[in-house]
Order: sequence, then C-alpha cells, then structure tokens
Amino acid sequence: MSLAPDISELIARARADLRMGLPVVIRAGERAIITCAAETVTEDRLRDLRALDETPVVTITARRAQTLKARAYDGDLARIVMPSDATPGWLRSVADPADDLRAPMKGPMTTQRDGTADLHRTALALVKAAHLLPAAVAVPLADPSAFVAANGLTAIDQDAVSEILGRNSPLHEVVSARLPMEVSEAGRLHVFRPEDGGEEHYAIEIGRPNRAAPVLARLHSACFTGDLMGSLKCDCGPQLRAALAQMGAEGAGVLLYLNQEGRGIGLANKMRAYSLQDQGFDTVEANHRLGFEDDERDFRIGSDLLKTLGFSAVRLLTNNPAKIAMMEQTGIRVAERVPLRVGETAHNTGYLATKAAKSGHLL
Ligand SMILES: Nc1nc2c(ncn2[C@@H]2O[C@H](COP(=O)(O)OP(=O)(O)OP(=O)(O)O)[C@@H](O)[C@H]2O)c(=O)[nH]1
Ligand SMILES: [Zn+2]
Repeated sequence: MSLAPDISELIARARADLRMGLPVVIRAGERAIITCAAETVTEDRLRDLRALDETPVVTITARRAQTLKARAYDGDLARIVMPSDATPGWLRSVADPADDLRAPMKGPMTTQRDGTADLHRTALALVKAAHLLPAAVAVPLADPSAFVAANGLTAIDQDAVSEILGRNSPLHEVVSARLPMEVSEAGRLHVFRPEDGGEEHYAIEIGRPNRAAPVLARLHSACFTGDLMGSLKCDCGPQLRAALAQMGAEGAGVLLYLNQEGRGIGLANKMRAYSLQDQGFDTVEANHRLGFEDDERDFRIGSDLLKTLGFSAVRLLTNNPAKIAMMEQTGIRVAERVPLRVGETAHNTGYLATKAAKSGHLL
C-alpha cells in the first residue's frame, strides 16, 4: 500500500522508537527478537520484556565485553544473560564505559554461546544509528506478527536494515534565503532535508561562485562545543571562522555545515568520549571504547550537496585526506587542497597529534 511506510521510513521510525525507550521487532524469516536500547529502556518496559517466555540477553560489542571481562562467543559481540534483578541503572552501567570509574563492578557475567547472533547484531547497528550507546536488551519472539499488531510496534526485516543503513537518504532543498554575514554581506543559506526525516544539513554560499571553476569549499561537521562554546579541546570554531573569512576575502565560496556532531556519534556520545579522554584515552581510543568507529561520518552527503548546488570541482579547505578521497570517489574534482591550520591551544595539541598519527591528518 502506498500509504504504508517504506523500509527507510520504517528504519527512521525504529531509530526514533529506540531513542524514546520503545521496543522494536527485528525479523529474519520465522525468527524474530524484540529489542530495546539499554540506554533508554524504562523500568516498566524492562519488566514487560522479562515477562515474555524467554530469557532476555544484553548484547554489547566485543570490545566492551573485554573491559567487562565477559566472554564474547559471537566474534564482534557478546550476548550477556540478563540477571533477574537487573535494573535500568545496571543496564546503563553495562553500556557506558564512561561510568566505569563510578560503578566499577557489574559481574560476574554469563554469556550465551548457543544459537545465532545475527538479529542481535542488527539490533546493535540500529541502536548505534540512533546515536545511542551500542548495547541492546533482546528477547526472542515466537509469533512476531500477532505480537507486533497487538502492541503497535515497529517491525523491520533484518536484510533491509544493513542495506538501508549503508546508504544516504536523498536530500532536497527546503528553502534558501539571503543572509548578510560579518565576512560578506552577500551570504545565502540553503537548508536541505533528507527524505527519511533524519538530520537537516546546511549550505552557506558566499558571493556568487562561478559554477564553471573550482569553488573554495569547506565541509564542516557540527561541533556544538567548538563552534558555539569556544571549546579549547578542538580546532573547530577557529576553522569555521577562518574558512568563512577566507571566502569573504576572496568574495566567493561555499561552506557545507553538516549536522554530524562528534564525527557522527552525536553530542551525548562525544561528551562520553570527553569523559574517557579525561581518564587518559585519546580521541580515537575513546570512540572505540564506546563501541564506535573513530569516524562515523559519511562525507558523501557533502558531494551530494555540492552537486545539487551545481558545483563539480572544489578548492577544498581541509587537513583531512578522507574528505579529499571521498570527494574524488563521488565525482567532485579536488583541484587543490587549501590547508586550514588554525586554533591550536595547550588543550588540543594531543587531539591534533592523535588525528595526525592515527587518522592521517596532514600537518
Ligand atoms: N567523537 C569525537 N568527535 C570529536 C572530538 N573532537 C571533535 N570532534 C568532532 O569532530 C568533528 C570535526 O570535524 P571537522 O572540522 O570536519 O574536522 P576534520 O575531520 O579534522 O577535518 P578538517 O578540519 O577538514 O581537517 C566535529 O563533528 C566535532 O564535533 C572528539 O574528541 N571525539
Ligand atoms: Zn570541535
């Protein structure tokens, strides 16, 4: 039926459900699990999950399992048998490494080795896509169709999840309007919205860039702390202002402001990463400990937006070779890399050195 949600809309709905603490059903043929994010599950829902026929398990990443001294029999993840007295607080402390110093002892933990973990792996991927900590409570469901209908839950097929999570929802321009700015009175802000109800992204055009020549361009990922709060822990704020200033001085340019806070893990998780950094881990290790890749961003959004705006070649303001590689792979020619080294402070020398050493950033 055309009024029914398609699979990418269902996944967007599943992400919203998980963030609210609602369960989601994941199916593969006859098999199914009902799952909640460990970070958001409430007391009541946990009690209801426990009342189902089978024992709930808590799925966590193998890396997290190692810290918790739980055996990971499923390679990249572990299924912990949930203790009968587990509370939402216990679940959150299992999920959150930033809490380890405050709540050190969670074990001993028994992990499952029987059966397959594919549905649990999908649950973790969905929870991560919802910008929640990668930990999920799951219970097998014998008769999913009747259960889903009776409870009004979102149900999705496992196969579709990995396919949809791997690609971007198309973006459409919603509006653009004149925006006089300090760097140039000839500013224009465009707002783009994805079809699946996800984050909007913005493009700021300075002057009237010539579409036939490489445009001075910057792909800037949102950093609430650096862009707005003047944080000394990163170089984002000074980079944002320097990029705009250069565009203003040259009279033309385009800055894409991508809502990919915290290299795509969201502000709450970035703050968890900061708390781990205060415990001695570097920016990459902190992401890994939380169960994320060091960089979860998808720069294809940037090239999609540039193409929509009519650009095919850029002079890219960046120190990040991954941004250059992605532009080239997706059909935007990088005529020149324009270095952007500003904003070094006593607080971010370690951060910048880690990005150079581990993420290949150019000096
Ligand atoms: N997860 C995480 N994200 C961080 C941390 N510090 C800054 N960020 C985020 O990193 C992103 C920085 O993005 P960019 O300014 O595009 O930086 P970049 O990838 O270094 O590339 P260039 O600046 O172009 O060289 C923003 O989304 C910040 O919120 C951190 O310690 N952990
Ligand atoms: Zn920053």
